Amino acid sequence: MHFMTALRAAWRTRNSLLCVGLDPDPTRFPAHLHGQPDAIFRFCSAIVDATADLVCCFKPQIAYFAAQRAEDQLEALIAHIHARHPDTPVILDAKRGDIGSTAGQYAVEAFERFGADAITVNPYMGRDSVEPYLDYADKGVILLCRTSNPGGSDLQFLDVGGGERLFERVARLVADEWNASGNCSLVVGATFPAEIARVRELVGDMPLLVPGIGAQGGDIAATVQAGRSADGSGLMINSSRAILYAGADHDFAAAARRAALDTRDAINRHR
Ligand SMILES: O=C(O)c1cc(=O)[nH]c(=O)n1[C@@H]1O[C@H](COP(=O)(O)O)[C@@H](O)[C@H]1O
Repeated sequence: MHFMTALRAAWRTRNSLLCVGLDPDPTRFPAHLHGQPDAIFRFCSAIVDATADLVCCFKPQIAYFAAQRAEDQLEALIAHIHARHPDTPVILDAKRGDIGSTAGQYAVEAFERFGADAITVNPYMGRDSVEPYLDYADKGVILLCRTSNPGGSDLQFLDVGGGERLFERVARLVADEWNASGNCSLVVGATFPAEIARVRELVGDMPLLVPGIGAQGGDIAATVQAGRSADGSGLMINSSRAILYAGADHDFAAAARRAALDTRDAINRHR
């Protein structure tokens, strides 16, 4: 199924704009998982099973798996989500960006090896570096636009002519030229609601991936009010650490569920 079709269905049937980010840090796992060879899979799959009915998508971050030599557990985790929660799309957060021939390999890795439904991509090497992902017309291509980190302003705020800032150019380029298959989305940080509103103005109802609530302190009300589309959806609002590490004991998955429920409801109050 097309990523956007699955996402829209999940927004509707789950009544949720929440994306749970899977950023597994073994030093923060509950004690009973320490030293277990498949601890990352066990931790993440427990969170997934406890929260799947509350989310519109999951977003595993590849660095947390690669750093622990655990790509096999990432493969198993995405296969687990597809098998147990087939209506929940998976975004592989990899923020790739390279020349076309290498990007082609990254696209195969994300979509064919890992079976992701969408990938985050850095657009700053230009169209030919993004095309190999766009060629998978039913997969989501989620391009960095206005990132949540403070240093995002260093480059993304540069005036590229006539008062237009670089992140605005990215938004316009993606909406007007790169989105021919309707499979593009943009990353805009929850820490910058004014820019979320600006991007929404530029891209119509294109879905936005919005990280930065929870651990990074972004304001949920301001994020939703700035970013919702005309029908009150249009957002994948990511929270990782605040949900994953809500509990630190045997009941960590139940604690994550409570945190996810609270976050989903807080988002829905402002739609
Ligand atoms: O592409 C992303 O997901 C992303 C973009 C961005 O601008 N800021 C950002 O925090 N992220 C990711 O979103 C997640 C945020 O995690 P928490 O701060 O723990 O909720 C991490 O996996 C980041 O890599």
